[in-house]
Amino acid sequence: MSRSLIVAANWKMNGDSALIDAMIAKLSQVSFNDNVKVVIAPSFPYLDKLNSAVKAANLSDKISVSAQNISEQTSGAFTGEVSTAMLCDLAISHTIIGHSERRSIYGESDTLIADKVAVALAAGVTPILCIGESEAEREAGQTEQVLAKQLSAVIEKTGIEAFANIVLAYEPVWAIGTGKTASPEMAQETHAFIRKFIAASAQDIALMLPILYGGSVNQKTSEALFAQPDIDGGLIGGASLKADEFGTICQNA
Ligand SMILES: O=C(CO)COP(=O)(O)O
Repeated sequence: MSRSLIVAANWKMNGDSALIDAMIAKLSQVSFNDNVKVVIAPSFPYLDKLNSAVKAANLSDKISVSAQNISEQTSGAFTGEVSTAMLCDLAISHTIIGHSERRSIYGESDTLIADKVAVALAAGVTPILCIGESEAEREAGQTEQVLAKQLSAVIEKTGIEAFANIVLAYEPVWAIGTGKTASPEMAQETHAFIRKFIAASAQDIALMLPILYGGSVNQKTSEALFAQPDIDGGLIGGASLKADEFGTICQNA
């Protein structure tokens, strides 16, 4: 069995009802390759609307809807937080966890992120776990060390078997929103390291693990990146806010 290609949209704190309508209209016209799956992550208030629009357009077999974050708590007095039970109640299948913006702006630690992954898995929600190094860390030759540390925190909490139900996204922090995409070769090298790291504990799981690349992916760069053997699709920010461009990326995947 080969791995599917996942084209995921992270709208971050952008997008509105009009973007949902435009995106569904566009993706209804795309003829997807059989092995391509699309995931769209809008902000919390739009999850249900997007999920209903996907269903109404008969796109549920192609498009899944994802949250961008979840609480590590299951319920209770945590003002402003959203639980996995709430995602399940709305039939939301995925959640991004550990995006570098959550790590750097909101101070989310490796431990907190590992707790979130565990809570998502326990609820049957698929985590899209983001990992990535900063520019300074890459320049200091610490990329592999940083990624290993981020992965190890999750493995310690959930066990390696959990990676059978996780989607990984490698997002070098220096490439996010900067227009500086990693070259396909550089991204491939890092993805191969990540797969090897997981394979050291679980060969079969590593072979089936989807590893997405994120960081300034657009309609010009996506094809060469997705053609790399260890790159199983992308997690796309800015270019996923334009229905036409995102549609082209999905079409060419
Ligand atoms: O952070 C990202 C996706 O999660 C990438 O964002 P950009 O595609 O805007 O660089």
